[in-house]
Amino acid sequence: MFQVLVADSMSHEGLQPLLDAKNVNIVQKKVEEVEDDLHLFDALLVRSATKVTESLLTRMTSLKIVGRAGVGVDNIDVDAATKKGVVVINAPDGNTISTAEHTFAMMASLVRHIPQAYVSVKSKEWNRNAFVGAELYGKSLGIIGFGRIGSELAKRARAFGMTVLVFDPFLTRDRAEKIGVKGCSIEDILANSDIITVHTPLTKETKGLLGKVNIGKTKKGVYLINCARGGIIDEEALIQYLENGHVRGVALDVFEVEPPVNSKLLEFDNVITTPHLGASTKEAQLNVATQVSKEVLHFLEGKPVTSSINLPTLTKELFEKIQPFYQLGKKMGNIVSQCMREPVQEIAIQYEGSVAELETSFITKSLLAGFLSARVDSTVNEVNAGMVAKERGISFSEKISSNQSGYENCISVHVQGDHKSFEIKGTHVPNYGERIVGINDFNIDFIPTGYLLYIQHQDKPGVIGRVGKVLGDHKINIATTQVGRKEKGGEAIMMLSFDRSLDEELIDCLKSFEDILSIRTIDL
Ligand SMILES: NC(=O)C1=CN([C@@H]2O[C@H](COP(=O)(O)OP(=O)(O)OC[C@H]3O[C@@H](n4cnc5c(N)ncnc54)[C@H](O)[C@@H]3O)[C@@H](O)[C@H]2O)C=CC1
Ligand SMILES: O=C(O)C(=O)COP(=O)(O)O
Repeated sequence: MFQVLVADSMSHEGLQPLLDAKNVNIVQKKVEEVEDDLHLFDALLVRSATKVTESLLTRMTSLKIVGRAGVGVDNIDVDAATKKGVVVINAPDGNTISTAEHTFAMMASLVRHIPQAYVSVKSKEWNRNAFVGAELYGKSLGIIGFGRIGSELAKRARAFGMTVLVFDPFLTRDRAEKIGVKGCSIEDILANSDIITVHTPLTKETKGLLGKVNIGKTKKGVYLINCARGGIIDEEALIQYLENGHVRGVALDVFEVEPPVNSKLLEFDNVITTPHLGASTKEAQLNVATQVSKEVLHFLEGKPVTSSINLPTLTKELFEKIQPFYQLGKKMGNIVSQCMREPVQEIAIQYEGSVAELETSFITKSLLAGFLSARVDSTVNEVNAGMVAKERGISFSEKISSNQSGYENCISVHVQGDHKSFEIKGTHVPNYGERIVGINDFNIDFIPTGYLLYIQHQDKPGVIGRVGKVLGDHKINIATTQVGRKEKGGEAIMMLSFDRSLDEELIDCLKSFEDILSIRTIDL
């Protein structure tokens, strides 16, 4: 039974996929309320209120996935999650329209003083002269960050007859023209916009993007809007420009600290605010909760997720194609690690044939996870395998190569250690399964499963027989045997499989045979 903690308020209807699942138990409580049981949860669902810190992740020892029912993941320590092998997913497009509409509502409210006029009428005043506003028609709107929300906002602004200037480092001129906006530099936006709104994520680069210097470059009397994340507009700088009258008005849905109880910004009459309501509509909440519930359930049941922040994402169709190679890769990594018990500097992976047309980075991560899991005690999976490898000084590379092996598909791995190297080749035959078809230039053909014994020996009469006799004397049943050699009388290899593991004493006995060069046990 999977245990899922829903730590922030979420649409009940949206959680239905998880509530209906027979193998899932949902607990809807704040983190503080389940402090003693944190180690039990497999999945954690949050919005922006719960801070998923490294410390929380460390206390949640069974955690496999964090689902963010929304877009921004700045409340989640994604690096720490990645290090611990915890998948982070979000619901990227479920609240786009709601947030664009909210931003538009804030913009209209700002230039027409609607919140201030509302408060005035409620206190029995009728002061029409105090709230003379401005039209949006004909004004320039500068949008910084032209992703999902920024572009939906642009469509609405154009319908209101506004000129839209946009800045986004990833926006091509073509795309801007198609949408009917003008892609320009941030300097142009600052100098030419009547209203500026930010729609970027909060990152190291965007923190303080509109700060002392950049706000100083805006038109006197500019309106500023932040319905993205507190901190993209630097609050201290903003206060200075409000005090000196450079900024005419501000609309804020988000703050550096939420709730902003001690913020001086709340004292300005020309600062209008909402309590982080951008995504707070029935529609958006149903969308995002349904999206993450489905994704979390898929993940817990071993199916692919499509909106992961720290994992290569795949559609169901692609996942089905990649799955056999993904499993083969993991086993190959594991075999290499068990055969080559010495420090490794480099892992080079080569893909040939039909497998090379798939998302190979996913297979590479799986192979690395298989390799590392046999060597490190902490959780290693495809989420953190690349990071763990780098931390341990192991470099890895992948290459697509033209078909040299003759197989319809082939994965080859070359591992370089301090003193030795090791090579393995694997293929997947439809309706037949996984096969290891090469080890260190020896052609071989075995199924990578169960308990295996890899023996390097001299190709001399009687060696195989002697090994068989010792195993028989110890009542060990050999399930399969494969042998490979390059030339008569030279070095050869044997791969035997068993139904149970072999004990050390027996291995030592086999090692003592004259023509046996080395022996490795492999458990898969
Ligand atoms: N107030 C609220 O309730 C909500 C707030 N948000 C916030 O809005 C942000 C944007 O959401 P979406 O549009 O869905 O994300 P998105 O990922 O579709 O768009 C973000 C855009 O920002 C651009 N960008 C990144 N760095 C930039 C920089 N330095 N300068 C200019 N552009 C930059 C990216 O290229 C991207 O196109 C989210 O990250 C989240 O923080 C999202 C939903 C609700
Ligand atoms: O999706 C986002 O990034 C949001 O900011 C929405 O936050 P919320 O889920 O309403 O706490």
